[in-house]
Amino acid sequence: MQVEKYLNDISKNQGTVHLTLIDPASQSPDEAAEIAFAAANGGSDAIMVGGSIEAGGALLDQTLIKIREKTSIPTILFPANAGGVSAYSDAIFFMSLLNSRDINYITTNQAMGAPLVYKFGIESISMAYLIIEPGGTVGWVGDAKLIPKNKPEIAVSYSLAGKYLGMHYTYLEAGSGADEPASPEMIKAVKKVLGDNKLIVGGGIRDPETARVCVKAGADMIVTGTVVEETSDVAAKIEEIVSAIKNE
Ligand SMILES: CC(C)=CCC/C(C)=C/CC/C(C)=C/CC/C(C)=C/COP(=O)(O)OP(=O)(O)O
Ligand SMILES: O=P(O)(O)OC[C@@H](O)CO
Ligand SMILES: [Mg+2]
Repeated sequence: MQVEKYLNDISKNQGTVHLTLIDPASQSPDEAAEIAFAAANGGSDAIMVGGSIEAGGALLDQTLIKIREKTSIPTILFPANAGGVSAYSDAIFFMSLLNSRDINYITTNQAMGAPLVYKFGIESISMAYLIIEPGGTVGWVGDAKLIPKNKPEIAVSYSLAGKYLGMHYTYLEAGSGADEPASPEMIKAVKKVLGDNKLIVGGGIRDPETARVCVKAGADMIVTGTVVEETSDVAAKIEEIVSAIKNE
């Protein structure tokens, strides 16, 4: 399956894409598969798999294997480093943390991971990954020079740089578990310059209203992670969020 085309088609036909993020370190592979199954039933379009800490090796492989046994929606790797590349995924967000101070997160992990992506034949989806305040664990691990939440023009500059470098997707990340996602002003300003390039927004989205505000401002895709880990009825929670963002 061409995952990028699949996502772009959903964006075009349904207005918005919903992505569920599963951290392999947060539960067993069987539990991850249960969550993915429920998320797909709730209307989520794809499962992102990754985490900033201990999210590689056998645990990552097993998590993907189990998820794929239980669901038919695509899996997309969301790697914290080259160790986050697995053969058992449909695609990978091949991202560069453009506002990192550390070259490892701008090009080195990409160079170390690229031969594995090639060898495994995973589809690569190019992405400019931008971390804004507060940034959370991923901001710390990625040594990001956090984009101030009230400075949309800085996010716009980085987004344009990513677009001109040829990246198809741009991800505005506030950090997992953030108190709030990127502001509507920032999302609007970034989407305006991105044009047809896809804008993903994540970090701190845990209710339908917050998701809807991001979409109204211009987000093409919404990521939710923590809320899925914290809910007992995953399908109902995802359905609530999905119905707030599709065909808005
Ligand atoms: C393309 C390749 C091979 C690597 C890219 C390497 C880059 C650019 C990493 C960016 C910095 C980083 C640490 C990203 C992690 C992304 C991620 C998986 C975040 C979500 O993790 P959660 O598990 O939700 O958050 P916590 O870790 O806070 O729990
Ligand atoms: O865990 P949450 O806050 O949903 O964030 C998801 C994602 O943006 C983290 O990379
Ligand atoms: Mg985590």
